[in-house]
Amino acid sequence: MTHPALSAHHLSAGYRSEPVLRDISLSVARGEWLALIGPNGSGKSTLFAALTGSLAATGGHIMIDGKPRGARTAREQAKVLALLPQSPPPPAGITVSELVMQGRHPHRGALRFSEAADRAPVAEAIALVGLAGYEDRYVERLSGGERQRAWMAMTIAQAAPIWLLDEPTTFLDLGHQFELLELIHTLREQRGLTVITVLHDINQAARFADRLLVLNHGTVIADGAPSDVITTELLRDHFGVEASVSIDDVTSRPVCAPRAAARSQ
Ligand SMILES: Nc1ncnc2c1ncn2[C@@H]1O[C@H](COP(=O)(O)OP(=O)(O)OP(=O)(O)O)[C@@H](O)[C@H]1O
Repeated sequence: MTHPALSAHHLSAGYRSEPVLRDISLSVARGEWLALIGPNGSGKSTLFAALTGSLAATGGHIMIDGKPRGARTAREQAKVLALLPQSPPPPAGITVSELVMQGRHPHRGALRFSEAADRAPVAEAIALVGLAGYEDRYVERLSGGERQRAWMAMTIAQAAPIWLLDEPTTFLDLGHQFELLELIHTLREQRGLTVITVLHDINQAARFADRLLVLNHGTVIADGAPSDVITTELLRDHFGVEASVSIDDVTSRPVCAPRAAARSQ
């Protein structure tokens, strides 16, 4: 039996004495795309922090590619799991190719001979996100959307089989949002990646992910196929909007059309 790419069992975590995640269990199969959705402050980024180990869990346990989280060194973990955080601070004084090269660190030996071997995956990642020609531009001088694509190229260059992407479409215009989501979809198929994304746009989450996991107040509200999860009740009760939900003729995925903020009782 193959083990899941990533799972969490009765996970709890928080900040100092403030509990945020309560008894979260989830399992993500290899090759699956899971989208985490939930209102602001529901615990999505905190869950990513607990899954990657940047925040210590206060209870439960996490398995990453068949091993308990923490059983690998940071470098070994980075070969298996890549995290694109939400709006990372722009690094000063480095170029796009230097930033993307940082994605190759887990694969480097102690000697720097391997840098030549890293040039091809770096160039490929830059081209995939549409930044060919920007290699020598300073990251801090890029537009928000260009910079976000540079971070995405760094994640691609890391060549890990499991991706955690926290709002990867931030700063992108609508066309670039879809280009990026389609790129993730294609790379997942070509490379057998497991993808977990935080997405605020519920329609994009429902369009691209195999499964949606809804968080609110640090607990799992729903976990299932987009057509089972996205309902007018869920949108009213947990996202605070009155919306209609229909099935798109072309994609056969649910689409919601929000009309107004839901009035609280
Ligand atoms: N470093 C921190 N210290 C203390 N509390 C924090 C910290 N980071 C987040 N929190 C709190 O934890 C809760 C969950 O935050 P988190 O960032 O995980 O939510 P989120 O679902 O990712 O939200 P958003 O959609 O707004 O990005 C919030 O109440 C937030 O204020």
